[in-house]
Amino acid sequence: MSSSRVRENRREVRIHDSSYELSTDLADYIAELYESSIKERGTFAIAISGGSLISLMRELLRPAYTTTIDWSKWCIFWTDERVVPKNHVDSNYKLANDLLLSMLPIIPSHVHTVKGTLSAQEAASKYGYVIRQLVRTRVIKASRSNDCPKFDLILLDMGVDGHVASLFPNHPVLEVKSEWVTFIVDSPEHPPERITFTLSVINSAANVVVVATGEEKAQAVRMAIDDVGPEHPLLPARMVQPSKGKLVWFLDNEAASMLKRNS
Ligand SMILES: O=C(O)[C@H](O)[C@@H](O)[C@H](O)[C@H](O)COP(=O)(O)O
Repeated sequence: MSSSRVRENRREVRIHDSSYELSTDLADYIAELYESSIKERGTFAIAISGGSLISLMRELLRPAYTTTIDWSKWCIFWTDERVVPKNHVDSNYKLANDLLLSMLPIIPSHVHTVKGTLSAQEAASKYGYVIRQLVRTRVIKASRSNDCPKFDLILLDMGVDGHVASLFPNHPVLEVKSEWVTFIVDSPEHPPERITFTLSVINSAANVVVVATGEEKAQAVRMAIDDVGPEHPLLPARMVQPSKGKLVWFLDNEAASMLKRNS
């Protein structure tokens, strides 16, 4: 197995030779963060996204994890969701449930789904309310520096255009600071109506992971990590900068191919 790691302050970039290596390292890292959260406060509040991240997380289905992790301690959230019913082919919940969650003994009431049968605005407001209640009851930690939730781990899957969650480049949604969860009705990617965590919530997390694989993402990875490309000042992946937490990028060689340290 070969991989390289570069650490700077609270940011780390892990580059792997294959998606298999990436997914095993990702599963180990998630398990490590789970253990430290359990030790610290007895619960693990994790927010996941859609995309190929879910397939990469399937390494967690190996007995090394299924038998050692206490899944009843996991509380699952979505960083973003398409405004569709839970059984719809576009649902991020359905993707995660079909490929991962349904195979793990997670307590159903700990799986906090978005109400995709409401309007986008109502679904965002309702999800924000659910999160607010869980911060109050300490299922999710509260940030000390602002009143935001402090998720133990937020997992993001970066798109080719550099979007994360449903925060798209140069979209006004990037400016929303007053809400924890907001909505859009004009997503450049199908489907148009989505709810999403705001950057305030993402950047308040204790740990954030961004996953990107494939050559087609190399340019956005370069802009986000090497901080180049003034033509895209509002690149969401570059705006992921946890204020107190730790950020780890999980890349394969192809996605990392344009990084300065690789050239
Ligand atoms: O809500 C969405 O439209 C998707 O979930 C999307 O955000 C996805 O995560 C990225 O586009 C990366 O997708 P891939 O990992 O499949 O490239």
